[in-house]
Amino acid sequence: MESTRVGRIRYINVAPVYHGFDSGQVAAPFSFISRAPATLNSMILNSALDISPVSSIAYARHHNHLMVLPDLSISCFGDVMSVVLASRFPIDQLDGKTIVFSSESETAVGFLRLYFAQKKIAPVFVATQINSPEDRVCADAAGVLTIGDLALTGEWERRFDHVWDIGRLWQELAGRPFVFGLWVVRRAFAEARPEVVAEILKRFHASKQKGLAQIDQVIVRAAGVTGLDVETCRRYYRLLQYDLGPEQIAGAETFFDMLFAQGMLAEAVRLSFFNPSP
Ligand SMILES: C=C(O[C@@H]1C=C(C(=O)O)C=C[C@H]1O)C(=O)O
Repeated sequence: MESTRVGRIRYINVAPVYHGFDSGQVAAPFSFISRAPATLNSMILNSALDISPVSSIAYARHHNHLMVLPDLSISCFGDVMSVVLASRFPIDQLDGKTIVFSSESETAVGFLRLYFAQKKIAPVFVATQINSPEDRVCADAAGVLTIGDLALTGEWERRFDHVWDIGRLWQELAGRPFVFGLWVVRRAFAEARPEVVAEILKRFHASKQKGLAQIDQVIVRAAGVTGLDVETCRRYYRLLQYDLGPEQIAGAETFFDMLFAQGMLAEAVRLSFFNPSP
């Protein structure tokens, strides 16, 4: 277990899931590697990680190499706050205009491409490293898609006439939860070391349980890290869901089906789970 390389998204969105580990209540005798989602996606596909949260769309694209860990996800049903499209124009006037998107994201930008394709609107999408809402790239763009802490702290409403919450756009489209992230294990690692994966999964569930039970501690810590006020953080964690029950599974598979129907995914994908007690 000690040599297992475990990923972590470097945003406060996952803090409840890691709270048991962070607070020392659940032992973590393995190393955490904390990165943006898109980096974790490529690291696990390059075998630089064994277990990690990834963008749900990255799982869909590479499901042959990955297995989903049960009862863990980054989901919402309606607003999520930390995935936003800020725009200088109404949605139906973005045809031919430039939307810059954070190169840290894969799911949110995949959703946005799908959303505009369904509406037969064709913005020009450009991937960029966005460090601050004051970046030149943001000033020059018609629209900006950001995720994570920067989406939460950027005060996009002050800078743009229109701000849409991607969780809400999805809910209006599909009427289901949106699954932004999934925890996965490399299939080859799961086949070679199933007992290690089962043990680490058990600890993740215990760590998440501590986080949800002690959410006030998570909130205070997240406020300290981001500079957001405690009430905003409280509201944020009420919106996020970390379970992967029938509703989230249906939400993820509906998203994959829509991507497939739009020619944005090579095949129809179902979630294939690691079974901790075969
Ligand atoms: C809710 C969020 O969802 C995220 C968005 C992701 C993506 O767009 O690829 C991946 C994982 C999550 O970090 C967030 O970033 O806060």
